[in-house]
Amino acid sequence: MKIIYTDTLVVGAGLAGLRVAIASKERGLDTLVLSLIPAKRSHSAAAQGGMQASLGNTVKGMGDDEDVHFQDTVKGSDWGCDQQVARMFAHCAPKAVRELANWGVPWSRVTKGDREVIVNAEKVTLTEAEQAHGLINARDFGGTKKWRTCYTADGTGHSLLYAVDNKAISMDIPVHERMEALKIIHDGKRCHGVIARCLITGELRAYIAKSTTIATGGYGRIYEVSTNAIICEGIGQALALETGVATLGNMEAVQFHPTAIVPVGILTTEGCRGDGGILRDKDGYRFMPDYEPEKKELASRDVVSRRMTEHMRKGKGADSPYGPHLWLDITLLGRKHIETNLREVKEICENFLGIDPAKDWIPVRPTQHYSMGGIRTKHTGESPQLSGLFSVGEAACWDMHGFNRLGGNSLAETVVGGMIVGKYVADYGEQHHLEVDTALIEQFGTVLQKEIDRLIDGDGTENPFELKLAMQKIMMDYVGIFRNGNELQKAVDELSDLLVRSRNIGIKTKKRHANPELVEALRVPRMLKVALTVACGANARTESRGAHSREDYPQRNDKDWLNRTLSSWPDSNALVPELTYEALDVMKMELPPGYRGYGVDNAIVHPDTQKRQQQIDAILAELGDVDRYAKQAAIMPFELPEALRPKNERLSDTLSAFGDKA
Ligand SMILES: Cc1cc2nc3c(=O)[nH]c(=O)nc-3n(C[C@H](O)[C@H](O)[C@H](O)COP(=O)(O)OP(=O)(O)OC[C@H]3O[C@@H](n4cnc5c(N)ncnc54)[C@H](O)[C@@H]3O)c2cc1C
Repeated sequence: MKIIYTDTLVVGAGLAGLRVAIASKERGLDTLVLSLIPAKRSHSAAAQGGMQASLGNTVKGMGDDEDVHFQDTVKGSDWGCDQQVARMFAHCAPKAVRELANWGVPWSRVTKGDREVIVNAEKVTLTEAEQAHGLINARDFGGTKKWRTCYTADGTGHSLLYAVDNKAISMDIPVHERMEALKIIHDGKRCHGVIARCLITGELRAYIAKSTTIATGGYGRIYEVSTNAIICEGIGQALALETGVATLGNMEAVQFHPTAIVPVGILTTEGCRGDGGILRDKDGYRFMPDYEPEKKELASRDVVSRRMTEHMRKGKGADSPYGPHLWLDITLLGRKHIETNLREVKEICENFLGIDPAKDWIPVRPTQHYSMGGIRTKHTGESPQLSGLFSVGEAACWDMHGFNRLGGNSLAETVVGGMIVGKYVADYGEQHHLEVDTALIEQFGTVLQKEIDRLIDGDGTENPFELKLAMQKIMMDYVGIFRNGNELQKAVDELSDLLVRSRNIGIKTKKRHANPELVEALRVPRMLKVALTVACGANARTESRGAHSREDYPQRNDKDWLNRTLSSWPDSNALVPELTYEALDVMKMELPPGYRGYGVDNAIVHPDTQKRQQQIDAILAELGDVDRYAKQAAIMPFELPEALRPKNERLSDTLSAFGDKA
């Protein structure tokens, strides 16, 4: 087996992985990236609506800053996130947007003067300030106080990925494409790299590195219908799980996006509603204001998805051969706006539905969309259990999203997280040496080789494609938007049965090189383990928080469940993961748990909440008249690499004319 040595290995060439690679290479470290596909085809390219950063350039963004972004993110997470990480993130997001502009992202810009927009289904005229002319624009998104989502029409992921990949190319960072990582090499304490299989030749290769960053994206495709690309199968999470040492965090936290088209599940961006689109039922009635009078269609995603499902359960869905759905109406935005700012949505409607969204309503239904859970890391992005193993982006549970991520906070996480974690990865590379026993490398290579031999030469009878479909259906039927104990237990039992069956997979195509059946046979047992972490985590969590909504436990229970689920798989023969919990410490929170602003306020209160609030009030009273940075630092200090600490500048901080318009 060929062995390739490098300082920094990054598995995944989406936005998060590439941004880490750039940070490492900037420090002079030898850096190498692996990817299933060419970097520019990574799933990040599919992101449409934009990324959040509190620039505060537009009239509707006036008064925005890191504090507001932080509070929106914590409330969005239903208090499930790591608040220090949310702070690191909110502080660096404006820096990342500006850096991307510097790397060539053609952000939509503010034009001074009047412009007509749709707010709450009515035409409104906004007047942009002279001083804002030419600065980066932002649109409205769900669950946010300010218009904060920076965008390039509805192709934001595409332009970001092209700019970041071009930057990586300009720095001579090699991407080994069509290489699938299938084992993490480790000695129980330290990670040494991966064994990967070439999808073209079938060759196994060992990549040995001082640090290894898993940036393989989400696990949406364990569900039957998902907005995710078909390569988002959770293999990165499975590799970490199979170490038996590293943990996954909050795997049950799975987001369903309100507006994917029916039946195929392709996304229409939240930007449609952010720009003024509304939801209608089978009678053409706009129902969201009845459920959420304040935020209406722009409530948090988990809330809108639940309200839509509730409304369809009342028989208000439009009938279709593919089951009931609701309508997304963007006709009120006008053709010019759609053809300028929602071009991808228009093409998706034309190509996949045969309709013109400037004239016709779009059939939509909530659909699996985002993985809040992932490889558990510290704030540095490193696994708490395996030194040298890092994770970033959707693959990770860095934990700025908790139990629900806000729209626009994920693209932002890839580039902001990549920027921050990349610096810690580079530190690690500078401070450590390669220390690996080649016998250990061979040992991991042999295990994988035997697995492949057994699939090709063995007499297994199970069909991997059938097992995968069965898994996806179980996840859709029993681990969806609304969950309950009976169905979750059924999911766990049935998934465990499938896991047993997956040990007897046999394949008909015996080729060792390019062979999709072999690829599937290697992935399906791993995907089943990931699916089991989701189902078991959801079954055990007897409360409702963010996207995890239990019909049998409808209250958020801070008293018993203000914690993070950790899943590991120490016994490779086990049929379920081991679950443990990591408490979130209320006494260290900047924003103690409170009312999120949706529905009835019925959370079961944590015993420390009041105490912490009193402590914060006392700190603030003692500080007296100091600026917001000093207040924040006194309540909850957070760490950041030196270069990222400087304050962000905003027009609204300096121009009183802007202040007047806030
Ligand atoms: C349709 C859609 C629209 C979205 N729109 C927005 C939006 O407007 N705003 C927003 O904030 N978020 C949005 N998101 C979410 C956001 O796009 C993703 O969360 C983000 O891009 C994930 O980036 P990533 O770098 O973590 O992973 P990805 O971009 O998924 O990259 C994963 C990489 O890992 C590689 N890989 C995977 N497995 C392996 C393996 N075993 N070995 C080697 N390589 C591997 C792949 O080849 C790929 O290069 C959207 C998501 C979808 C589905």
